[in-house]
Order: sequence, then structure tokens, then C-alpha cells
Amino acid sequence: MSGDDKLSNSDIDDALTGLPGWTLDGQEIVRTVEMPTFPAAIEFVSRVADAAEAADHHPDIDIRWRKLTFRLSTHSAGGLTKKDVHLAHEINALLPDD
Ligand SMILES: C[C@H](O)[C@H](O)[C@H]1CNC2=NC(N)=NC(=O)C2=N1
Repeated sequence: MSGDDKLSNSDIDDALTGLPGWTLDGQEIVRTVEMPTFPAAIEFVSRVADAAEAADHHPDIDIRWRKLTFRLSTHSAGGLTKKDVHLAHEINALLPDD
């Protein structure tokens, strides 16, 4: 299986088990996080942007004051692939501990 292959439903379920905060929404995985301030939210987006560029894989990002929603899917595959799971793990790793 290559990184561009669409994941099966059971692969997606397994991946979500190891991805705290992420949920499935149709063909995408989604996580909303809240930062303490708007500047902190923008700084976090910048760190995610660096990870996304390094991975050559880019989330859709919704910014509302200090609340950020990240949506991941692989456009070229029309669904979820390992690339989405990897980037979701990277985004989680950038978050401060709860
Ligand atoms: C050429 C480049 O690899 C592609 O355009 C990448 C860029 N970032 C991407 N990001 C996402 N989320 N899905 C893609 O299919 C995608 N394709």
C-alpha cells in the first residue's frame, strides 16, 4: 500500500483510536482546538504550516478568534490516506499537553 491509497473504514477506525481529539466527518478527519489568545492561535497555525510544508500535505484551517479547526483529507485520493493520519499526529504533537 502506498501513502496515496485511500484507507479502508477499519483502517480509519484504527487510526482514530490513536488520534485523541480527531473525529471523522464524511471523508475528512477534523479537530478543533482552542488557544489562550488570538496571537497564540496564529502562532500555532504557523507551526502547523511548517509541518504541512515539510510533509507537502496541507490541512484546511478555519480560524475564529482563538478557536482553530483543522480538516484533513487527501484531495488527490478523494478521501483519507496515511498522509492525513501522519499530519494529524504531527498536529497533536505540536499541541501543548492538556
Ligand atoms: C503537488 C502536491 O504534492 C499536491 O498538490 C499536494 C499538496 N497538498 C495536499 N494537501 C492535501 N490535503 N491533499 C492533497 O491532495 C495535496 N496535494
